[in-house]
Amino acid sequence: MHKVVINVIIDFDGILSVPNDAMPISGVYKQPVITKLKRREIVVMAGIDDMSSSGYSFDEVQSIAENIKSHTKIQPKIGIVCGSGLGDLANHVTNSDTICYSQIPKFPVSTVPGHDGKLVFGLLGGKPVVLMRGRIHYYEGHPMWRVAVPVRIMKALGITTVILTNAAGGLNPEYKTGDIMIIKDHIDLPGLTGECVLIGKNDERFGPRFPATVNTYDQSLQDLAKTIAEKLGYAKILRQGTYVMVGGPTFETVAESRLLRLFGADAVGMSTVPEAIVARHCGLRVFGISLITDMCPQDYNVSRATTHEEVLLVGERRAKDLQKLVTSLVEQMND
Ligand SMILES: O=P(O)(O)O[C@H]1O[C@H](CO)[C@@H](O)[C@H]1O
Ligand SMILES: Nc1nc2[nH]cnc2c(=O)[nH]1
Repeated sequence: MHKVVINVIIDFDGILSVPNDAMPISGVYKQPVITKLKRREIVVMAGIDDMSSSGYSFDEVQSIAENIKSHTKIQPKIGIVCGSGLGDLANHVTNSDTICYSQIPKFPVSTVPGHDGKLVFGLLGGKPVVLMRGRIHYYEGHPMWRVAVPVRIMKALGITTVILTNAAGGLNPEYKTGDIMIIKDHIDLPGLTGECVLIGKNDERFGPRFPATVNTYDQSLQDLAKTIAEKLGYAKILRQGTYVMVGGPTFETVAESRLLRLFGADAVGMSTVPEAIVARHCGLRVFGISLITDMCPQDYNVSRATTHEEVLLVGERRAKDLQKLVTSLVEQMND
């Protein structure tokens, strides 16, 4: 129970009402009990839902990580989140231990086809890694903090770098389906409209109240990935651009695609940004990559409907190329 003082309005008939702005920004009153009336102030005792930006306390995150550690001897240094249709990366992990999300108490579970819901520990490019074969999306009905809590859990497991992969729609007219885009920056559209993943009480043990997000995507990893991709012969399909996150689950209308392009985005998707923000917040190095699985319609005459099946299919087709790129990146990056 918390003691909260709020202002009330008392009208001429002596009827009390609580102005809308009396709600505390950090929580929602549960069954407030009026204990004392003092002129135009009212003291209520109320339980406040803890809406810390984690949703999970620092200790809970540590205990989930401890539980996971009891299933494997691998101590990962790099975490990899597999985007839609990109889970096959996990097949290239050797000496692997697999744990289903549903086996881990309190670990959020993914419901989207192409997102298996498994943590895979093992060696990739000779380095100890943990792969999230399947991620949690906002449009599945989860609050932002739950979408990104696996990143905090991976940090508690000991990782220092996170690689975020996703399937995305191309907005830049020069892009083509099947292109690979190194993420150089992002636009947090939900964040700009009040749904930032870090909204709520901040626990400094996770990171600072006001984190900077310039240079979210590590420049030296971007350069290394570019060099590797060129050596692998991907120059023609390689892009470097800005990813915009939308809430989904609808794919964009023509007008929305045009708007997002006007904002300066090269590709659009429904993930990655909350994970990247939480990763930077807790001091992880971040690398992001988008597979362009479809081109967003920007012309009414040529507009065609994107489907999730098509997204998965392109993921399957490019799986080998992405796997080679990510494996070499992991192999060659310094810890
Ligand atoms: O971002 P990932 O998880 O790769 O998935 C992308 O693909 C799905 C749409 O087909 C959406 O979830 C979108 O965000
Ligand atoms: N929002 C959005 N997400 C995607 N994920 C894969 N393709 C797309 C797309 O065209 N739009």
